[in-house]
Amino acid sequence: MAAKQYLTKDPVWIKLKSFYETNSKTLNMLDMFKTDPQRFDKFHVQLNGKDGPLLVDYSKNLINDEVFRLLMDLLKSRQVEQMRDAMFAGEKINFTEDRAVLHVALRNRSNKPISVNGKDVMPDVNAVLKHMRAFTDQVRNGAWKGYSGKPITDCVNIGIGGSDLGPVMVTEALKKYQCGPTAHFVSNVDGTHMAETLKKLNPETTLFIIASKTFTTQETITNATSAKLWFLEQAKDPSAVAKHFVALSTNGPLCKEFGIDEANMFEFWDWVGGRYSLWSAIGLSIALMIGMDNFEQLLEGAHYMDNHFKEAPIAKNIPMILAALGLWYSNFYGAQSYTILPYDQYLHRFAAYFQQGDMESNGKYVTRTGQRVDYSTGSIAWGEPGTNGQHAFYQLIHQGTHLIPCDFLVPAETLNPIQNGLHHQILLSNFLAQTEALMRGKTEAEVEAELRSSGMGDEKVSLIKPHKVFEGNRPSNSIVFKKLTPFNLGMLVAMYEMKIFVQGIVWDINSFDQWGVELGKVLAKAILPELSTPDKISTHDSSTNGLINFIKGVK
Ligand SMILES: O=P(O)(O)OC[C@H]1O[C@@](O)(CO)[C@@H](O)[C@@H]1O
Repeated sequence: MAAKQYLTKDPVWIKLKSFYETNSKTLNMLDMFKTDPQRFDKFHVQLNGKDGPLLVDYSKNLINDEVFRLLMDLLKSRQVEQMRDAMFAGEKINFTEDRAVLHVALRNRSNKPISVNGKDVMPDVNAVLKHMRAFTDQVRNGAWKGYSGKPITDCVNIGIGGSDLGPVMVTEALKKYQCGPTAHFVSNVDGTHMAETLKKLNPETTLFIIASKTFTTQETITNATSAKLWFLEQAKDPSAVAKHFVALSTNGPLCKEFGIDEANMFEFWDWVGGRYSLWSAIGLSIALMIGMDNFEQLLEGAHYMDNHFKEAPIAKNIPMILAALGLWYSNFYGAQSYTILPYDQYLHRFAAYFQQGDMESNGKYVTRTGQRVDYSTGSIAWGEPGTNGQHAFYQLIHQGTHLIPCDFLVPAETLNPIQNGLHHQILLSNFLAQTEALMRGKTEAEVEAELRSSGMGDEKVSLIKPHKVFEGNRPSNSIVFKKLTPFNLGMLVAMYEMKIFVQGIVWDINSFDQWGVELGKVLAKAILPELSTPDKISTHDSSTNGLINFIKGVK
């Protein structure tokens, strides 16, 4: 691959910047819809997956044909296709850790060979899936018994970050498909998290899953140790641990050192990034709760999206289009965040999942060649399910001073058609109305007419009117899928993973390491012993010293 120019020196970037400076103030979506009735037809992509169609409508964006063409040209110019192919081929694109980035291999349902260091990884991937199936089947059908001979009713995943967020999001999203033990999650080292969870559990029927890629994460090892102490207080016999503790990790020796039976280890590999690991053994709690068949449907859906991402031309490629639109707002309009607004209560942890997925991937300020960037990278991802967000932060999105591009997602069909589907009709109407409102707004004339028709006098009208105008012209994507199934969830998660990948390539950063999380850990390890000594601490700056001494009650 030819060396890329520095991003802001890229001729296409320069053309986009010039277009923005000349035209951004005049781009108006409502006008563009009026002048081009086919706008929706032009600016949407539909896929037809195993569990129904996926529609991505990106017509309510601040784009016209020229912007869209330039954005697609930018992706080409930044060699996103070549880097995509390098990732799928197992090249070590995570160069600071000298690792491949191959979470796509975990869901490579075609089983076509994918090699790392000249070795096809698929036999190992399939061996772990086979082990996961055998184990979860045994637990779910009651063949796996606890130390007192009872079947397992609950599992507790002990992990944090990528060893927690994915399983939490997926088990919440696919709760309707539960056919195994109830999954609980302990991630925070705050003792409350473990204490409040253990209160609900019976050690005789609880399985603990220690999920940690490195098996060195302080929170996870602390929590795992506490869980083991709690368990042994009741079970007494150390041999009972083998029936109630399993480990998910790349680090077999440390799992063994902790006391996990080798037969109860589920491995994954260093080419699986933590924030991309739910497809690996880290997904064991998912497979326990919804069964291996449904877990493999999740993999199938992600694989379907991977194939779309690999094969679709850029201008019809959903992750590429979403990535390009995000760049248009972050790097030209100056938007610092975007929202993910799933109109589905089962997806209440979906946005949170992508906080790590996006911000730990692209929150970097050094390019692959070591230069400090002079452009924005990494958008702030946030959001809550609809309709709740409408009663929390939509005021700012509609009438605030920040541009916040919104991704709205909704299943066309609900899994819970209560009141004969009335709830879902109301949910859908709100989903549709919000994107229309953000785009079209409400003019001064419309507001004035409304106020006058209510009988309001001139003075009050001029007082109230400015507060009720909606400028509109605020962008959103509408993502509609048939219904929430494991396959469709897998498709949606992979869609965002690849969008994030594309943005990292355009920004020319390494989206796959996370050195930024290390300094805090090191400093915390230095402070920890200082909290237990009787003396006044003076080893830090006066703020940190002051805080430590206040907490210790030392005058
Ligand atoms: O799975 P593990 O090794 O315990 O890491 C947990 C999490 O900690 C990190 O912050 C890295 O230290 C995330 O990247 C990772 O998902």
